[in-house]
Amino acid sequence: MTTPTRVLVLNSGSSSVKYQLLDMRDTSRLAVGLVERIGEDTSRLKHTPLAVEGAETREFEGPIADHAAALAAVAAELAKDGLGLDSPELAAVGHRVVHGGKYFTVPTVIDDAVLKEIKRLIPVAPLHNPANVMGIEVAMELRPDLPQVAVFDTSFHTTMPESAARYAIDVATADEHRIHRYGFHGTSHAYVSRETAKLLGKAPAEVNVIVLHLGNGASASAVRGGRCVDTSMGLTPLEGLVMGTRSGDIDPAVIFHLNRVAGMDIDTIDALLNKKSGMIGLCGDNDMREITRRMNEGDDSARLAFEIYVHRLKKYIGAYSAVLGHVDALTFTAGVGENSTAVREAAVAGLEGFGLAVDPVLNETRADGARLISPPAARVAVAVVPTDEELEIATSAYALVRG
Ligand SMILES: Nc1ncnc2c1ncn2[C@@H]1O[C@H](COP(=O)(O)OP(=O)(O)O)[C@@H](O)[C@H]1O
Ligand SMILES: CC(=O)OP(=O)(O)O
Ligand SMILES: [Mg+2]
Repeated sequence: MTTPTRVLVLNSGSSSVKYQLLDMRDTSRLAVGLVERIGEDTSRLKHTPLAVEGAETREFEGPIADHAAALAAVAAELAKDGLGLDSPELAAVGHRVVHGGKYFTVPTVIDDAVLKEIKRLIPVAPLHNPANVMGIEVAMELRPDLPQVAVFDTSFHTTMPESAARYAIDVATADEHRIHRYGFHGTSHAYVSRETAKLLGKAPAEVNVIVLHLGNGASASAVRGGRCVDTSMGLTPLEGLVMGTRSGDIDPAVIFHLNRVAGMDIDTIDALLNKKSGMIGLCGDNDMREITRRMNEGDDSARLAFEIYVHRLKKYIGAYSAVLGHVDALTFTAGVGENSTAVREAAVAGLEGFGLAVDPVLNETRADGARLISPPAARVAVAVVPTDEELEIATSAYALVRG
């Protein structure tokens, strides 16, 4: 029998599943797809079997109740193309797991004890770890013999020094309850910072990079010589930048006030800050395309939301410039970072004193792949680097199972 060389990657988000089937001999994609709006009546599955000659993208719309149902639908689509989970060519399933706490510093083969720990971390990643667990359980049920590998969002950030990773709260309380800054999107920050070094023609050890991962969830990281030294998310993916539906940084006393004065209970406040804040809370939309369209039509609330978003970004760019001391590159990635020329332009505007500038023509030029958008003479490179969490997860999972 030939050695299996394929890896199925499941990237389960709070309301979506992105998946890819890769052949690791050349990292080519055999199938890619997405299930969106899980839990709503208008869930959508989009599946593209790239390995099947002449096959076209298939799309379905209709209610998909939860991540287990979504994964069953994905498995069925893959099976239609002869790429199902029963394939002997599968070497592993790689799972994005958002919270790995302090324990998981590297990709890990999932057994009962690992799964138990991922479940124990649900309270600190309530939007994400439950979805990750469902993905793991469905895949395990379909192929109990296959290695299931967890690749953690938190791993890349475990190199942060204590000065960045600790909150200034009572040490005994923090230690007893493991209250610590963990950071997320680490797979993306790792991949994108390495690709940025490549774009500059240097080794990762030679460059200091600020990465802005701006998707629905958003985070910034300061990467010195390939190692993360600070990141904007903390105990949970709520801290830091303004996001699609999350507030990012606030005075923690807002929570006391909402409880004591506004009479909200803690679960209501949790939902308010995680699901009804950020851009959706500020202007009713969380899609940057819609926000910029409204802004260009003169909508004041969309403009203010955009300005708050950009103001927070600037603060982190300044902070991480100071943390790093010397910055070689500022890199934009993920849905907003890769696509929104308006956000990139506004985030860097006025930062000439930091050596930062964006060339308007390069910024507007649409292109696949990593590219520079700063003027040739700029002191700090500004880059757009498409993230590829799925490739990074597949590479890690395959390396682990191949030994
Ligand atoms: N062409 C575009 N212009 C501006 N923003 C975009 C564009 N395409 C996608 N986005 C933004 O990217 C977001 C999704 O980013 P993504 O990295 O896929 O997020 P997630 O992984 O958290 O689901 C969308 O909500 C939208 O705001
Ligand atoms: C950790 C996190 O915020 O992830 P996402 O951006 O996928 O929601
Ligand atoms: Mg994402």
